[in-house]
Amino acid sequence: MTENIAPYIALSGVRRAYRIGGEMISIFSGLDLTIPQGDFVAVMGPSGSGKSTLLNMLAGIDSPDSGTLRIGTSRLDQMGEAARAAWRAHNMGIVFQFYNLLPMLSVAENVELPLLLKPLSRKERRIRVDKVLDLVGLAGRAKQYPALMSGGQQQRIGIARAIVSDPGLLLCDEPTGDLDRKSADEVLEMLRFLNRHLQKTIVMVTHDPQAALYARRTLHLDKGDFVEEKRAA
Ligand SMILES: Nc1ncnc2c1ncn2[C@@H]1O[C@H](COP(=O)(O)OP(=O)(O)OP(=O)(O)O)[C@@H](O)[C@H]1O
Repeated sequence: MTENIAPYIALSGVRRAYRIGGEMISIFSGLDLTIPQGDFVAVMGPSGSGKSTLLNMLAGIDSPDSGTLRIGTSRLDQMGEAARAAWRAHNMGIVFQFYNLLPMLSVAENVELPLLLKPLSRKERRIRVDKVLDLVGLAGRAKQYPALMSGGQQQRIGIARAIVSDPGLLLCDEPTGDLDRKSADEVLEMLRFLNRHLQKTIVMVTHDPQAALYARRTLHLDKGDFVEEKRAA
């Protein structure tokens, strides 16, 4: 149960508009949303409904025009770009649809990247990388190169990189959009494990209703608001 836990993410009256072809198009005109710590939320909705915009605001890549956006004790809407980047590096991991791995780096080097921003010794970094590779079932693959691995394995490298700094929040942008059903289910099982056993709060944008079933609840975004909310059994 997560309902009784204080909200970890809170958006209130969030407005965001983009200038498209000389015209301001409103994506959100007063969006309210709360997500408790430890929740696993799937965000669905038609193309153009604002799913990526929402995820980018949560990631501190984009910023609301007005309204409040709080994650933990931090007011992201009041931070400048540099502060948001620093906040992001310490508090969240991002899993991308197309993995965003660097092909010239080994599996271990890809996973290690976020740790290079931290005051850790080589040995400490190595211990953390080995631990997360073990967690995602890729122990023994550390020295290989991602391009030679399957999509499912590459996404598990992406997940290992997202959690290597031990962030409380994971943002996943279509994490199974490029995978076959079996690999997708393995990746989703892993996200469920991270949520249930390592208490990661997860927000996952997906077009796949099967993927959404792994979440604790599904939010349907349409015309700038959440039109339906379902709790998984
Ligand atoms: N940086 C930007 N500049 C201008 N318009 C933008 C920008 N980002 C998004 N938009 C517009 O905002 C609307 C919402 O886009 P968004 O990418 O958030 O939708 P989405 O629900 O994620 O769509 P999809 O499922 O196709 O990825 C779209 O009309 C898009 O063209």
